[in-house]
Amino acid sequence: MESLSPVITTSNLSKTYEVPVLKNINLTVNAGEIIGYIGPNGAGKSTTIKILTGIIPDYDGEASVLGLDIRKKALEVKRKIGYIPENAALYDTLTPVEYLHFIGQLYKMERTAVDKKAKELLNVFELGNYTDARMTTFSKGMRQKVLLIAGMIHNPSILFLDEPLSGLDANAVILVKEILTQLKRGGKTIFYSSHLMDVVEKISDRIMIINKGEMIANGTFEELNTQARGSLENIFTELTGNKEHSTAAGQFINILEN
Ligand SMILES: Nc1ncnc2c1ncn2[C@@H]1O[C@H](COP(=O)(O)OP(=O)(O)OP(=O)(O)O)[C@@H](O)[C@H]1O
Repeated sequence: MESLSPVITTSNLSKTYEVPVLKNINLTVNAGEIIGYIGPNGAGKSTTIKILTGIIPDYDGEASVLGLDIRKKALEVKRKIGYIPENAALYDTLTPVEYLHFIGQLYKMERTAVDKKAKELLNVFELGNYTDARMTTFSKGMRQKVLLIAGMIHNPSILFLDEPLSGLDANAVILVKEILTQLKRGGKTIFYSSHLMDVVEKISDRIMIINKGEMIANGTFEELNTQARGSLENIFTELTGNKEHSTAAGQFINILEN
């Protein structure tokens, strides 16, 4: 049976750069849930994830992960979670195995265990023939696969994924979707931000929509689908106010042609 103990909580979480970019976000994520965290470009998704993973230390309000106040225990939080960013800088003069050794050291993992796991995980992602190649030669998708492995190699109980499917081909997307679903079955908590609505719709237990720094919806797909809008894509465009796509496309082409 799934327990309903909260593992991520925020209370009036806010962040201001020149202007407020997160405004009083109150969220609770229970152990074993997959949360789809979606919103338009610039809505504040990455900022939320960077606060919850201890990367952005200065914020207003409260946030805790696994019962730890992130403001006070960022290092402890970082040790216990996995974070898969979009397009992170890899040390690409290294080979993927060397890079994963470096990550393993940060998590104080045992060297032979990292070596075995790294090679086996690379193999699953069809990078078995590239374990000793420098990553400077890697495509965007190949790099993203290494980042996915790096974020999970220490088998964390909570995973934060920020647009993790960036650059992956259709087979790899299906594989990652399946991995996330099976991780959830094994009791992991997953906080997942993406623009790929079909994947979010399929894998999420609960969907949170954020717009201009504010949480505008929080519920299961069925709960959000109140007016039978049919798909998460329709719900998203309805709630975030970008309904005139064909008009905008027409304007774009007009400008090009005139
Ligand atoms: N370091 C920073 N300095 C100033 N403004 C920032 C900084 N980081 C983010 N912002 C601003 O905060 C807002 C939210 O950015 P954030 O990256 O969280 O959005 P997002 O929802 O992840 O967007 P996207 O879907 O485009 O990745 C944006 O207006 C962005 O310009």
